[in-house]
Amino acid sequence: MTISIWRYSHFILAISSSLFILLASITGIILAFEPISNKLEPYAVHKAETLSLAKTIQVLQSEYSEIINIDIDKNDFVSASVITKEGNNETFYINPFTGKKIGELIEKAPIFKFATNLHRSLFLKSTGRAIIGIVSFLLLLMAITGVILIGKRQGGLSKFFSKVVKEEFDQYYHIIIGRYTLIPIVIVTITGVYLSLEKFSLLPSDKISHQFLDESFTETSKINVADFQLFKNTPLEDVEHLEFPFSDDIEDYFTLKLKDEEILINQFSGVAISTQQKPLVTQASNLSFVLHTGQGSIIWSLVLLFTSAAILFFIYSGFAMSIRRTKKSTVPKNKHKKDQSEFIILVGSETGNTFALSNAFYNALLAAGKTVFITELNKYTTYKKAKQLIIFTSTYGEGEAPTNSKNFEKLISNTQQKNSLQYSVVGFGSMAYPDYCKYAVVVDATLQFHKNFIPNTALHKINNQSFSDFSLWAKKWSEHNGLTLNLEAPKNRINTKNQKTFQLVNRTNLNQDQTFLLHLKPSKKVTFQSGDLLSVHPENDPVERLYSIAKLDNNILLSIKKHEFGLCSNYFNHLNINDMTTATIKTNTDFHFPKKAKEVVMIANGTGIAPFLGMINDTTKQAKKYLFWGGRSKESLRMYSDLIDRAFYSKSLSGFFVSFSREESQKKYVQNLIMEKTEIITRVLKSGGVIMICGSVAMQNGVLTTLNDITSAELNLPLSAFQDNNQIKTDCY
Ligand SMILES: Cc1cc2nc3c(=O)[nH]c(=O)nc-3n(C[C@H](O)[C@H](O)[C@H](O)COP(=O)(O)O)c2cc1C
Repeated sequence: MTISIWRYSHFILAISSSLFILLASITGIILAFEPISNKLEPYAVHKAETLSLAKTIQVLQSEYSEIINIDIDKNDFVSASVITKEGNNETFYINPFTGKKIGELIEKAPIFKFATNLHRSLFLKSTGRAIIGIVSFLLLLMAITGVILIGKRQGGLSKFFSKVVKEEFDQYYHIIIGRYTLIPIVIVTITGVYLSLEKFSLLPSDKISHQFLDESFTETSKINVADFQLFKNTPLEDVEHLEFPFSDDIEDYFTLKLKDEEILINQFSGVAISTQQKPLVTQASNLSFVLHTGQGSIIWSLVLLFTSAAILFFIYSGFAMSIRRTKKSTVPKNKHKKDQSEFIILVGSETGNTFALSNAFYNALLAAGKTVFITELNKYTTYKKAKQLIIFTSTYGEGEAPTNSKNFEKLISNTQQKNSLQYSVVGFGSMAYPDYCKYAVVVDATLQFHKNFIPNTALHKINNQSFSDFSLWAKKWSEHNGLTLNLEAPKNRINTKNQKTFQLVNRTNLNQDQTFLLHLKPSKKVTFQSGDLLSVHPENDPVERLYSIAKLDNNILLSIKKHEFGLCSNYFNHLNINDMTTATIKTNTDFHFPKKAKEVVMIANGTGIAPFLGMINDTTKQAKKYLFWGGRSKESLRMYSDLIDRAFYSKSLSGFFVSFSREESQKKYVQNLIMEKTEIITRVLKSGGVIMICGSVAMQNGVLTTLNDITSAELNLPLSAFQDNNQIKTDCY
């Protein structure tokens, strides 16, 4: 079954019930405060639960002229309905040790009455109750389809709790909070359905029918109630309700309701005349009520409160994701028919991002006067005049095909093209996943094995929808095919909402590697940490550039390499002291300095050192820190030496290891350096420490391979064991 069926079901369920779920969760939040405020009232008497029922009856007898009944509620508050010595009928909370009144019964506050009615029946009586029951059931189905979707996303249910790669805020927290609240949601929905069924008498009867013999009422001498053995043996914690006989007639009896049984008691002898277990239905009703309302437990009420708030968040984030996906997931209206086009573009996309670059390529081909047709991979068919097939596809799950491409392999083998086609495959993926662009690899291999397809350009992989990478590929492709393409960057709207202004307070000149440091001072107070990202749109270019930042003396420190045609690096390079610039700080929790680790190894090459310059100079972080850095030459290091020295002087850095790739005398890469310090790596990983890597993707790959060699040889474990344990953090580009 494809993921889209589950996503579609999840979405339809949400659409059909969201308004009611919205009401139910808002009122749920309000109602969660009722048991909390009740529980905080001072009517629960310390150690009363072990006191015997007989003792309480005895003190009540001496305080009042008659007892009508005694109740103990879910908060363990004991109340009694009595005739006072003045002859008044009163009900109030009592101290079960003294029988004295300790407070008036709590009246349900009007806000809780209102919220309860709205929550239970939307003020629509039975119709409302039925709707709420059904909505509860739909929410349960949503939880189930949600679990399946997370399973598909993570590459299997066994990976349900494994690390989620953070792509977008609402998508990430929809999953993270969804995992935490799954069990409470299942409980709340099942109990909600149960309570609704109960109200519609759709459950088996829960009436207790007592049977007793007439002989049970043979008159004997009257024992004082407080001396009944049964009451002496019953602690208050087991009691829910005791009803005294209506009259002195022997046929009238005590009715004692305990947690799990109901007993009728002869009022003369104190002997049980009938004992019946409470039916399972009643016990389930009680449990459902307690679990659904949180009565009697502050902790569970807080869980329900959090769950209701989480459901509100799911409504928001779910719709935000769907709207975004629908907006992105479109191919342009084709100008040419499929059978008239020379170029066929096939797009595979799960979350819609790949369409933007595919469409840009389509437009560029059109503008170059070519006949081109664009569609999704699952719509692959015959093309009469086609010469070239260009496939852009992302990868989803664990190296799997996106939903709109699942049938492609079958279609390829079942569709007979009249002509041979040249093909090029571009994979869109993320290096954060182990199976980087795997589906594109599969598609490329499938076409290679098919005699009707001839490779045009080699498979190309694009990380994180990088436009610059894509333009490079497009340039190569067009040169190879004798075309001149003018590729326009997709017009992402720049989100200016969180933009802040910064003043350049210090900078270095370009060094021989064309690298420089910038110190930016925020004009207003902003909270950020080393490892967060600075998002910049130079000259309002729609394509965002991200820089990993260091926090140093409350300023932002950036290490930037100037590229000849780099819009952003050139923009920054032209900034002078006191110039202002705007940018957005993006929290990057995945690359924050670990809070709990005792030892942390930081590995970087080139400008990847930036976040670590902040971390090694943060003296509030107590962990032992080791920095490994790979640069070109000794001259490359000079720019950073002051900050490294400063970290050593403040004893915030325990080791610094450096390698140079272009120094004749000591040519080596950072991976070689790590190999020389195996003992630090193994000790840190063994003791639960963390390794952080920042810099180029090529360096990251080399370092990960070396680390894997070390862990396999020294610790008998693959590196993935430590990756799964969140001991390896990467931020590479
Ligand atoms: C749940 C999930 C699983 C992913 N799995 C992979 C993967 O195995 N390999 C990979 O290279 N990228 C993976 N990605 C990254 C996407 O392929 C990447 O973000 C791509 O740009 C998404 O394009 P799309 O929106 O067109 O589907 C995954 C993304 C998500 C959300």
